[in-house]
Amino acid sequence: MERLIVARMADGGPEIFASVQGEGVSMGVPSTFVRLAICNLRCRWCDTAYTWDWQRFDRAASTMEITEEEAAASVRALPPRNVVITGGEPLLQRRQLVPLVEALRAEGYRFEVETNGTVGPGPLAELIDQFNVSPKLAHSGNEGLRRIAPAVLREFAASGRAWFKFVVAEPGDLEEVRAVCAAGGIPPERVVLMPEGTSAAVLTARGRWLAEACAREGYRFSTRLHILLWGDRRGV
Ligand SMILES: Nc1nc2[nH]cc(C(=O)O)c2c(=O)[nH]1
Ligand code: SF4
Ligand SMILES: [Mg+2]
Repeated sequence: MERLIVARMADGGPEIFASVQGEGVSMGVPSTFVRLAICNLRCRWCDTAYTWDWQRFDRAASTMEITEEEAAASVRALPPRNVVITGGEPLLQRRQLVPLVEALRAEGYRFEVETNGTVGPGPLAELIDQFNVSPKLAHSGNEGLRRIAPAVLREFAASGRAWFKFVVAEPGDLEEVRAVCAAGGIPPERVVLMPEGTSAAVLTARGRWLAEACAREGYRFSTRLHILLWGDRRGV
């Protein structure tokens, strides 16, 4: 029986919740989110640092281990049939995720994975319908860490199952987006640009010039719908 390290909610239960997909090409799709713990990067604006930052958060209070059966039961208890596995960096637990994904796929569930693009899909390559790959730009911090892995990006790009979602903070970031796309073999029609921000005011201000840049350059635009609707809260 595989065990998964997941984020823990204030009520003591795992962070598995129903909402609508708030980011990327399936924005608005009713989805059940499964938030795994642990990340290999350290983005300075990370909005889920409680899944990995044990300087700032108590590990025992912020995370928990559950079995694949417990995770499956939590997903089945909620209405959506689209499941978004996120984190942290969920592909650090790609091997442990296989039985959960296989069991639910056999029951008709569809799967998306949110990933930072530094870890390949491995045994999940054919089991996940959609990878939302979000390579991290220089403004994420991550000094000394490998935030861009060109071979991994190329593997995702070649899979035909990946979309590439860049978090953009200022107009100058677009130059870097182009460079990462060139390194990873990513075509513009698979790129989604999303403003960085955890408030409606920041998302609106940055979204305005970013959407105009998308219209010019042939990228898709995404806002962060769950932040606009509910603010920077957990479990939404
Ligand atoms: N509604 C909603 N949509 C999301 N899309 C990606 C999320 C994430 O945290 O990875 C997320 C999230 O936390 N909530
Ligand atoms: S890759 Fe994602 S989870 Fe990891 S630190 Fe960056 S924003 Fe946070
Ligand atoms: Mg989030």
